Formats: sequence, structure tokens, C-alpha cells
Amino acid sequence: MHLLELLQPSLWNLPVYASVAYLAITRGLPSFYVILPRWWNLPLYFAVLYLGATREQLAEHNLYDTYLPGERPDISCAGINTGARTLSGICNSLDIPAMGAAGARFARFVPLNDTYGETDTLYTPNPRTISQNLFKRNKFQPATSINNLAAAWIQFQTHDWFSHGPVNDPDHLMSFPLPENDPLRASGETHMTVRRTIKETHRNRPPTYNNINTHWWDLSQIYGYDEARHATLRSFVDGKMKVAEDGLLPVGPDGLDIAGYNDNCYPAWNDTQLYDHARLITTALNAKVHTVEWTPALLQDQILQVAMQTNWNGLAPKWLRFLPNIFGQHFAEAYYGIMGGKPDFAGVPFAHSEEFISIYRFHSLLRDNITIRSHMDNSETGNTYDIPQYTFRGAQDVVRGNKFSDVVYTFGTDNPGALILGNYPAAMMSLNKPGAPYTMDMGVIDVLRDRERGVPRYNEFRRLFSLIPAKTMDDISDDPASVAALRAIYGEDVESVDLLAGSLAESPRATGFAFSNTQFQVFILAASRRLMTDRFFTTDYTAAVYTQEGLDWIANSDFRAVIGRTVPELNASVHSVDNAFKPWVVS
Ligand code: HEM
Repeated sequence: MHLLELLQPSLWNLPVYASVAYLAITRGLPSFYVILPRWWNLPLYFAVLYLGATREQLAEHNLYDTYLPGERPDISCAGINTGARTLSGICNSLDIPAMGAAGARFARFVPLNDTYGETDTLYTPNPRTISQNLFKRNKFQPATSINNLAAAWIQFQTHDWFSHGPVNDPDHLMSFPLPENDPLRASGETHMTVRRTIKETHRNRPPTYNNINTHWWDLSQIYGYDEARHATLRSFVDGKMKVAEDGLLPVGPDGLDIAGYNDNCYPAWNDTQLYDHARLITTALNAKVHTVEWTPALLQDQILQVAMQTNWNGLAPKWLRFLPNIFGQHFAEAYYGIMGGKPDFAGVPFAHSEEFISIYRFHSLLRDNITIRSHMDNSETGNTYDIPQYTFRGAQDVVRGNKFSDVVYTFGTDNPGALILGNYPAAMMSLNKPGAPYTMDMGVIDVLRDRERGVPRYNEFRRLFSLIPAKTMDDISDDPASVAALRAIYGEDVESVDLLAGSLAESPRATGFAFSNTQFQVFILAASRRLMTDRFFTTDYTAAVYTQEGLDWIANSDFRAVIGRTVPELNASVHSVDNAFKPWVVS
């Protein structure tokens, strides 16, 4: 039996302070690390320290490189402008130039031996039953603490961080029988088939998967990550990206957006210099908005507010920042903030991981429909879009068929869906993606991808992330209906609960948290790491590289300012809240 399981019954019930004392003693005081259920009940600064200690613990136990020594491509940075982000992400690290580049393998946050894809259990329990009986939304349940911009924002970020590629493997399929009572059987279908993810296989170790995007937080979803694509995005005048005549993103022949950016105050600079600096500055501002605004909106707790501000700005007040650091790297990260500090790889090259992707399976955020309302008086304009109408090429109809200010206002005042069981939009379960060979049940696909890629199921995942595993279904959730729903699928077999199912069911959650504590554990590790490992957020976060104007621009902007600048009509609405991702006060 695992040590954590032995501890569980007493820990779950003991008051939190007794748990701290008990675990500090049993684990040995020097590490200061304790696994705390309900850590959010700790006093503010104790909780922040606890999160810091957790991050160190996770960095020690949960980082696994998928490259063996000598396997990374040998790349030279000679002749490359290392003062700017490269398109493909090479030469961010000057020591390991191929680190984090487009096409590099995903890393893992769990030991490699635990990452063999599932075989015997791949279709058990039946993914379609999980999708239809456990995930599917009957009635929309809103996440009332955030607005729909928060949902749009996170999909935008994930498209920067990772992609397994637009096309899956046509030669390797996953296929399983539809449940007996499945409505699809009425049309003669007996099985559901999904293409496998394209992978690399290796002798005597698990397969690996490649990120076709760069791993760096570099806005590659806007700027592109290969020459051919990039050439179509740039205007090559004054460092600007292309925008359409109406000021919106240009549209490609496939009916999908192409991205853009503007602004210029250095007239002597050529197009490339302007472009390189604009990209650095915009990218850092994007990272700041995510760190100190999006995250505290999703995780509305004062502890997170302080923790995320600490990541970006550090705990030290301005007038005490001159003090030299005599305590080392970890102290510096907390005292001065990560930005502009020394890089910290925790001994493992940076890459996003499969486990990181899995915790962002947030499709339940999506609304069944978007009803556009006027930013002038909140009245409905008469245009409503359901999921098939607002996704893929349909997004153009929403953005171009309405006043842009009304669209952004609607997103600012609508809630997305809550990340709980029974709230996954039904339309996402019969999704027709342009070019895809079959209709997709995204609930099925979310489950199958994790099983296929060897992301551990919920309970094992918790163990591997130093969390106390559930002993019975009742330990997963305080909500009897959620527990009953899990039992109806998984019986008493708590080990078979899928990661997404357990995460959506999990409660209690930290005060104000939109997602589970299990997902949050991954978040603690990944959110800091993508800043700490990036040269342009650490060593080279300087006026010499960014310009002082650039650093000031980042320091003085927030997402409300970005929206107010871009859509001035919304300046008042967006400033009706202290965080642009919280529901705006209606006009
Ligand atoms: C606008 C509506 C959306 C549509 C149409 C959509 C569609 C898709 C599709 C087609 C896939 C790939 C399926 C496959 O593996 O074969 C996918 C994957 C994924 N989606 Fe969405 N999605 C949407 C919104 C979101 C949102 C709001 C999030 C929030 C974070 C999200 C997170 C993810 C993640 C994490 C993956 C896995 C990516 C990977 O395996 O590389 N999606 N989605």
C-alpha cells in the first residue's frame, strides 16, 4: 500500500494545522513540504509558502525529458539574431539550441515507465458511455465568476503552447463498439472509429509525441512557426503584421483567420527590428495578462492573487529591491519575481508535457450558443450562433456579421460553462471539423487521447503528483449526484476513473477555483516553468533587448487597457470590473 493511502483517512478529517505538524514531522522538517488537502484554508502567506514548496517538490519529482542524451538535433546559433525570438523557437536556450523548438517532443510530468499507452483497457469503460452518460450537458450550468473571454483566452493560449498536428494518423485507428442503446446504431453504425495520434516509437521505452508548434510562450499562434506560414502573415512594412481593410484579421482561402499586430515609435528602425521588438513586447504582455489576470480570475482566491503577482513581480516592495540576493535562486524567484531573474530548468530541458495538455481539456467551458447583445444598451441584436455556427469557419460570421464592439461586449458579459460533470456541450459530441474524415464526439476523443498517450488515470495521476488518492468513489466528490454518476460508469473501481472524469467530478475545490485541485497541481509546476526557462523572460528581460519603452509598456498595461485601446467604445464597460475576465457590469 502506498504511504499516501495509509495517511489518507486521518489526514482528510484532521484539522489542517494538525496535518501540517504531523506531516512536517513524518516527512522530515528540512524539506518543509507537506501534502495538504484543503491547503486553501491556510493563512495567506503560509499558503503561498506552501505553494512555493510544492512547486519545488514537483520540479524535483515530476519532470521527465523524453530525449536520451545525443538524440536532440544538433543546431548552431551562428548567424542567428539571438536578440529576438526565432520563428521556430530554436536558440532560445543558447546551451541547448533545439530545446523547445517547433517539432520537438513533448516531455512528461510522470515517470516514463508510467507512460505506455493503454492497450487492454483502452476502451474500458466504453468512452462513448462516458461521453453520453457522464459528460453530456442536459442544462447549461454557468461558471458565474468568469466571463466568456476567459474561455476564448485559454483556447488562444493552448494554441500557442501545444498541438499534436491538424491531422491524425490515417493508418492507425482506434475502434470500439457503440453501446447497445446508442442512437447512432439507428443509422446502421456499430462502431466508433478515431484516428490515433501520430507518434514516434522507440525500442524498450514508451512512444513519444511531437509538438508541431514551438513549446515556448511566444505567441506562435499569431506569428507562425515556419517560414512559409510566416511569410503570409507579415506585411514587411514597419514591422507590422497584415490586417484586413476592416481592421480585423485577414481571412485565408480556407475561410479561417490569419493573425496580426501593429504600433511603431522607432522610425529609424527597419521592418525586421520593429517586428522583432513588437513581438517580444506583445508576447511578454500576453504572458503577464495570463499570469496576473486570467489565472487569478479562474482561481479566485486571495492566495492565488498573491502567488501569481509574486511570480511576475516578486514579493519585495520597490524600495527594497536593491537588496542583494544572498539566499539563492528560489529566494530570488519569490523576492524579485521570475521576470528578469536567472533561468531555472530544475536540471531538465524545457518542453510542454502530455500531462499538461490533459489538464486543459476544458471543452465544458463552451456555451451552447452565443446571443449577440448591443454594447450600448445590452439589448439582443437578433443574432444567435450555436456551436456549429460559431466554430471553425463560422467564427468569421460572428466577427464580421456584427459590430466587433458588440461581440466583445457579449463575451465580456456572458458566462462560460462550469467545469463539472454533466456540462459538456452536446453539439461538441457531433462535431464536424472541416477536412476531418468523420464526425467527432469530443467527449470520446478527450478520454481516448489520454488513454492512448499513456496519461495515467485519475487516481494514479494523483499518486504521481504527490496527492492523496481516493479510496472509494466517495472520496472524489462531496456531491452525492456526482459520486452516483461516477459509480454508474466505473462501479467501485476507483482506479479506472479517467483523469477528465475525476477532475470534473472533484470537490471540494479551493475557494473560488473553477477547476480541480488535481489539475491545479500540474498548473503549479507548469505555470512558473514556462516563464523560468525562457531566456526572454529571464536573462534577457532587459531594456537592452526589449527597449525601456517596451518594458514600461508591459508594466503599465493590463487586459482592460488592451481592450480599451482596441475597442474604445468598451472602455467604460471593461473598467466596470477589476479584472477583464470577470463578468462585466451590463450596460
Ligand atoms: C471553439 C470551440 C472548440 C472546438 C471546435 C474544439 C475542437 C477541438 C478539436 C477538434 C481537438 C482535437 C481532437 C483530436 O485530438 O483529434 C481539440 C483538442 C483540444 N482542445 Fe479543443 N475545441 C474548442 C475549444 C476548446 C477550449 C475552449 C479549450 C480550453 C482550453 C480547448 C482545449 C483543447 C485541448 C487541451 C485539446 C487537446 C490538444 C492536443 O491533444 O494536442 N478546446 N479541440
